[in-house]
Amino acid sequence: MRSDSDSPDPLSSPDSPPPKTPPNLHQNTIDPDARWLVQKFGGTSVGKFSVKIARDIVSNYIDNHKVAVVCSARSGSSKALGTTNLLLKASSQALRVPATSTYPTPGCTTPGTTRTSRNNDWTSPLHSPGGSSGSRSPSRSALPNGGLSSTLMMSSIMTMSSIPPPCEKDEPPFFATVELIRSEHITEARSSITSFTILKELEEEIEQDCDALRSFLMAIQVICEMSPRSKDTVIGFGERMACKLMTAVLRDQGVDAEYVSLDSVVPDIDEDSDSHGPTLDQQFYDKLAVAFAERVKQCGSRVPVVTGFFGPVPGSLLRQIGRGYTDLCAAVLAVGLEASELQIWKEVDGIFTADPRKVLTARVIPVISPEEAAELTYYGSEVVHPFTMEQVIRRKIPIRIKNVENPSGLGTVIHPNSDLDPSETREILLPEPVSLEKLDYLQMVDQGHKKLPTAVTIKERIVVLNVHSNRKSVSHGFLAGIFGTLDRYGVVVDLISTSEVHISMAIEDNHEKKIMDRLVKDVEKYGTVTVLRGMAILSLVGKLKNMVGIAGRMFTSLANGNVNIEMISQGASEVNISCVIQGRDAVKALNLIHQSCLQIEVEGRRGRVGPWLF
Ligand SMILES: Nc1ncnc2c1ncn2[C@@H]1O[C@H](COP(=O)(O)OP(=O)(O)O)[C@@H](O)[C@H]1O
Ligand SMILES: N[C@@H](CC(=O)OP(=O)(O)O)C(=O)O
Repeated sequence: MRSDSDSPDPLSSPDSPPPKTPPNLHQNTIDPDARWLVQKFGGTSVGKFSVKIARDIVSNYIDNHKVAVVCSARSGSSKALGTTNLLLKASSQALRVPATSTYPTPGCTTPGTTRTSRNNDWTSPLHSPGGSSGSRSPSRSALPNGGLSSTLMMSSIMTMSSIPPPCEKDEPPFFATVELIRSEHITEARSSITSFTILKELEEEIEQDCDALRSFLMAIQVICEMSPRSKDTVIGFGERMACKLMTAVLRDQGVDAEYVSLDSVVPDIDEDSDSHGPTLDQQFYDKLAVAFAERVKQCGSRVPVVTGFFGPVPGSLLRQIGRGYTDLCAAVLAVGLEASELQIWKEVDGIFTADPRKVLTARVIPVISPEEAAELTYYGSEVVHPFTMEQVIRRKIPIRIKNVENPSGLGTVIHPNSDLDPSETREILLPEPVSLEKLDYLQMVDQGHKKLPTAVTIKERIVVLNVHSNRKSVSHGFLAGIFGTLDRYGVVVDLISTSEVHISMAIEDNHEKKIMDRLVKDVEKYGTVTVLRGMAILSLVGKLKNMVGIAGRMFTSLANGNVNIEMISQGASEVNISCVIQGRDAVKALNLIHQSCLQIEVEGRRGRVGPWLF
């Protein structure tokens, strides 16, 4: 264990000044045989329950485990209104210069922009205008290492350009967005931290990060261009601030925690890669796991609070991994630490048999296979990022989904061994003492081992492309031509159904209209195309292979509910039967399938029966 005098400041990056550690803080277990436990907390959980996480969750595990905490950027009420979305908004605002603005934008030639050089006394590129901390320049350590080189490059451009500071009426629109992010974090800090010293230190860190963010966005505005890597750097501020907040809350609750930024870890890996640069393959993830673990172990017996943002990965984090990347980060860390378990804490009790917001009778699934969990995440139930499973499961580390609001609940375990018998399942689910309620639950687990599908899910905002061949090429040429075209446009097909002369493809409706129009035009070279918008993919997931009659039951119940089926697909995956229906029928269809294929009828207090499918 390290002494206070040689450990770093818990809220700052490693190159920050020495620590101010309050005495008697509760630390991670010092039992050398104890295994690591990685606990990942989502944005809304960090936003709403930081004190509860520190007091009722992390504190309860550190006596018996070495706990590593991974956090997402905070969201006050919903992910849509959360910090990551605000950061993305600020990025677009920095690129969009209002026509009436008198704010100078060297390099941008937005029509109508008046370039004046008022306030030319302002020269510092990292001057922090408008922030409540005054005109403090952010320190080098306040800038995310992942974006350092581009930040410095842009800073130089700003110096050369002698940009005046934005006065209030003229300030760029992203200032208001950064101010909202700043004030939300400060408000949260003040309402959850009681120690004056911890609060002051945190407030200063938040101010510095917001200063650095403003400077970075200004530089983007100046060069009028944002690479995917710069965009990654901007969103990385969200996890930085959330983790600093969480570290401070943990310390305020008596847990000795240390802030760990992972964005300096990835470039080290960059350096020893080949001349083409690393690709985001398994070898890269394996190196990342080792690097993450090494950094985390430097915290000694302090609880590491790790940024779920992990810096400039090959091809950009947002593009290659997408939103929800902190689940993957936690998984890679769990692999590096050879953790006994990866816990993903959310605001739902686990993975349900259907989205509990849409199906009121949905129930928690006690144990699910990685294949089923992946299938659910790909087809609309985004409880865990789909790439997460592969990383941990190949190292035989189970994932447990738990509810921050119900820490004693058993949650859902995604288990590497998908063919467990009931007694093994009980063992996995019960590391803790058993209450009557849990026994009831386990009774259900035993019954759940009878043949029953696992869950039903819906993916909305789908467009279907039907192509009828013009018979100018043989079948394989027809398919090759269509797929070549889709590949050029970077369009991913979610579901497909084919005959020799006809192909139907369901794709996510997330492409710009003009791109879709061009795609359709190109596909028309191969046949007649019809486009159906506003569709949804309905998927029944489970070990369906030997469940005789399951497809019949699924489609009969849809027919009885007058739900029209546009397209059917089964076979590609042994754990999924999917069909495309009208989006407006989505909730009705979910409930119909849940009722007919997944409902367990209650028979007395303990007994629950079928409909089993043998
Ligand atoms: N099968 C499912 N099981 C559980 N949640 C589901 C399912 N399908 C969709 N969901 C939705 O996924 C969301 C995930 O939970 P939440 O804790 O809000 O996410 P986050 O941790 O990303 O903030 C919930 O709002 C829930 O309604
Ligand atoms: N904050 C990021 C990363 C993330 O993983 O979020 P969450 O864990 O709240 O889904 C996002 O919104 O995409």
